[in-house]
Amino acid sequence: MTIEKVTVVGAGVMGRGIAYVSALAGFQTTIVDVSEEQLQLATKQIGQLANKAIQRKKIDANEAERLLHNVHTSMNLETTVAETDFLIEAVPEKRDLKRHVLETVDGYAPKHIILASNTSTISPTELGSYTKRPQQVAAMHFFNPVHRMGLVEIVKGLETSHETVSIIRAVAERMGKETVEVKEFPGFVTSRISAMVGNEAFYMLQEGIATAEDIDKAIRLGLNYPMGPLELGDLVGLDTRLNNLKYLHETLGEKFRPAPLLEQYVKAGRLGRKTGRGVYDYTNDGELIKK
Ligand SMILES: NC(=O)c1ccc[n+]([C@@H]2O[C@H](COP(=O)([O-])OP(=O)(O)OC[C@H]3O[C@@H](n4cnc5c(N)ncnc54)[C@H](O)[C@@H]3O)[C@@H](O)[C@H]2O)c1
Repeated sequence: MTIEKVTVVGAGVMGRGIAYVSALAGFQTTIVDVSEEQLQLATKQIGQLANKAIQRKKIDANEAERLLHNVHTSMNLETTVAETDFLIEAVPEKRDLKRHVLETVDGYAPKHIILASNTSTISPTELGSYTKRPQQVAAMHFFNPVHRMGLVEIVKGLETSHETVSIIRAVAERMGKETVEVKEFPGFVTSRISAMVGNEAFYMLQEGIATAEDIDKAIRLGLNYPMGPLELGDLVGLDTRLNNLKYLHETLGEKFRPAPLLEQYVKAGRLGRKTGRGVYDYTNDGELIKK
């Protein structure tokens, strides 16, 4: 099957990164969101990523122009999906919301469409059950920031066909990503580990064991992680991190109970880089300044 038209549903942290790598790979890429503002921000950020890629000599001006030409936006999921070969769902990690999106897509999409979800934790079998074509549904889990991270985790649901997995692998490879295939289990491989480490760091912060800076420094330099767990949480989005933990707590038990301090930050609207403040403050031109 030839994939030409890709739709990314959700223009947030992940959706815009996925749309960037998709357009760069030469797919006609439409981003759909319910918020006009998010679509505008996504278009702006994709332009900035393209400019940075030119400066770093990763692409030339012609490639950047082609890339930007391949990006489209829409607020109408029904009409967009009717013309789509491959859909990547990247709306917030809430079951009801994903269900609503997948049911809508199922009602309007052509027969051959592949439905990939960027879910970090939710069962692709369950996501497939929201449609009448579960054999064409799987998780396609990208990492943040999408343009820099080299992996896509592919998770098959009970009914997902081999053909669907091969198509997802081929699309991921065309986007320049390596893939791993993971058995369905809450949190797959990466989200389970990342949520556990991030949550533990929040408990440490809450217990006053060290400052946020020192927790991050210890993990970076002592354990050789490229980023500390608290700065990573701010990059991922603390609301996203909390949603993942709530799901893992529900499915895998007590060891994933979200740290109360994390819940408090989310209640306060301190969601990380995307709101200008999380564990750290980014309001000063994106620079990391003290908590
Ligand atoms: N943030 C990360 O680091 C990360 C990493 C891997 C996977 N994920 C997963 O990716 C998904 C998206 O996460 P995110 O961090 O990009 O979220 P986000 O909150 O940054 O963005 C979500 C976007 O979806 C839009 N949206 C909400 N309802 C919608 C609807 N009905 N139709 C269309 N758009 C809608 C919102 O307006 C928003 O722009 C989640 O499932 C998350 O678990 C996130």
